[in-house]
Amino acid sequence: MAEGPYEHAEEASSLSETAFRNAEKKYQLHMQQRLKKRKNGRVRGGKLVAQPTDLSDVIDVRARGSSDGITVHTLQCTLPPVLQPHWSTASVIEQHNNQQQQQQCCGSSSVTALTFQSHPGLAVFPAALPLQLQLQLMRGAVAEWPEPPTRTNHTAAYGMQLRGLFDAAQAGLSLQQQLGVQQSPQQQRQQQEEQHVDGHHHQQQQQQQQIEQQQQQEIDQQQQQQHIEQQQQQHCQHPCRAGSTTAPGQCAAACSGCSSCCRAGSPASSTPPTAAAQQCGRGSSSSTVWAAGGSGPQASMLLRKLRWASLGPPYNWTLRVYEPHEPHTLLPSELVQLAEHFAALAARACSSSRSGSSGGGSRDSGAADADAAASPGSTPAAAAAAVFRPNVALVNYYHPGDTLNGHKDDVERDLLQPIVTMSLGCAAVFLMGGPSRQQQPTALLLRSGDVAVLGGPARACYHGVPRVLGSWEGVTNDVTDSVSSTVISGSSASGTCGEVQGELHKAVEVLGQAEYAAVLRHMQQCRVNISVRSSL
Ligand SMILES: O=C(O)CCC(=O)C(=O)O
Ligand SMILES: [Fe+2]
Repeated sequence: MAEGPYEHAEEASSLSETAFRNAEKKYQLHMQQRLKKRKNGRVRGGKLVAQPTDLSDVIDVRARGSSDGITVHTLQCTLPPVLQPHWSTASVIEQHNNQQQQQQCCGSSSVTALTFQSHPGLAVFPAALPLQLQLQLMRGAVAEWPEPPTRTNHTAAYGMQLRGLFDAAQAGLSLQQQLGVQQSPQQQRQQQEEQHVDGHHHQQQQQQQQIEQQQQQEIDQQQQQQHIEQQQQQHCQHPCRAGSTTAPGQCAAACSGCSSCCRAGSPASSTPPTAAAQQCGRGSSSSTVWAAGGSGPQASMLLRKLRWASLGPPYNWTLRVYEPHEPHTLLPSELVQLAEHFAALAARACSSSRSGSSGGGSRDSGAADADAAASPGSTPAAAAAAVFRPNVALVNYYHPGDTLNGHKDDVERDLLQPIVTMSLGCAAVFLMGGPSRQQQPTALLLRSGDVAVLGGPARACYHGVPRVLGSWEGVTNDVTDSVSSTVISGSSASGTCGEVQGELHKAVEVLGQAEYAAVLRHMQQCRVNISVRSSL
């Protein structure tokens, strides 16, 4: 049963026929085997096909005005540095954001927030993360942060040995041999429990997996070829930025002459591509665990099986505690800034909802964020007491068809402090319920770049992800939709999201880093949710 930052095991009976469970079933991916009739009249199982899902009740937070218990707020705010345009394509991005999100102007901006009468304390910020920031966070989440000493679901089996996993996957490498850490019986138990937890709250669709495996093999081959070509063309893509995400555009400059760079002193052209990939253990000078044709598991498979990473003091799923004395890196500063910023805005949106400026929407003209990013939806006294100091984050990795079962996050010490979650990559149906599973949840469609804050009463409510949507499932998605035409095929922008495609194309071009292209390709089949919290 789901544990972890998630609420302790609930009785199995409560899982059966509750409003929450019924909603989960409604949105989960159901596969059915098409039956084939042979000439001899016998019926044989054929292809697995996805059953259509009725998503008509799912609220598209990007297409919603104030109505029926939903209030749309326009909040004036000062942008933290991480949200300010900082590359040479800033004007392109800014233009897009102004049109799409009415955001970003010289460090001050207006942001849209949605609050919900039936879910006090919940605030959703549609399209709140500019595209370049999404790219930066995606790269952090898939390629940088899961590196040792960060604890992930692979740590129990591989200890600190899985360095450079993302690069190794791009290069089509495998582990040289079946690496394993010597585990004490207690560690073995912990690993089993973690797998059990994964298996429960974050389930992969078996059938969907088979389909994806075929797709993945094709993608792997394509990526391997591209990686080799890129290695030949480029100077190092991995300057010394272990533990923190380099701002897009700064990478190449930081790299020249950098002595701790993984390929420093070895001009790309003189390094055989596969050997170069092997050297590229992020943050490591001696990553030699990968090999072309190694006898251990393929890196692409291990990357696909990456389910969670615990940033900041790592989380112990068995003991249900954060372990500040275990090895870890600090929570990346961009996550701290973003979480504080959106928690403060959520507190304002929720308090203006409470004070009754709902109905036709509300406009908050306060120019600065509240310094005390108190838990939205909480009382003023509680708000004053609760200064939000985020120090941990859980990164969840999903693939289309995966689910995160309904749960409450109740492990953190101070539940007055909100959780700020950011969605990247594939779209998902997010269910927001009430304090009991009996309460009818609201289904929200979250896309890449959307931010949700669970504070106040919502902090103690059930929520979950019954469905992650594949890019083929008809939900438009700025980032991942653009990938195929701009990054993979290199064609020019066209069609309904041509503007965004053009922007993304430009962004990737200016970044000049093939690494982003690889990250974007990966995110076509992946959803990442970063939930930032305070464990203090
Ligand atoms: O993936 C999401 O949107 C929610 C994640 C979540 O609830 C959690 O990590 O506790
Ligand atoms: Fe959660």
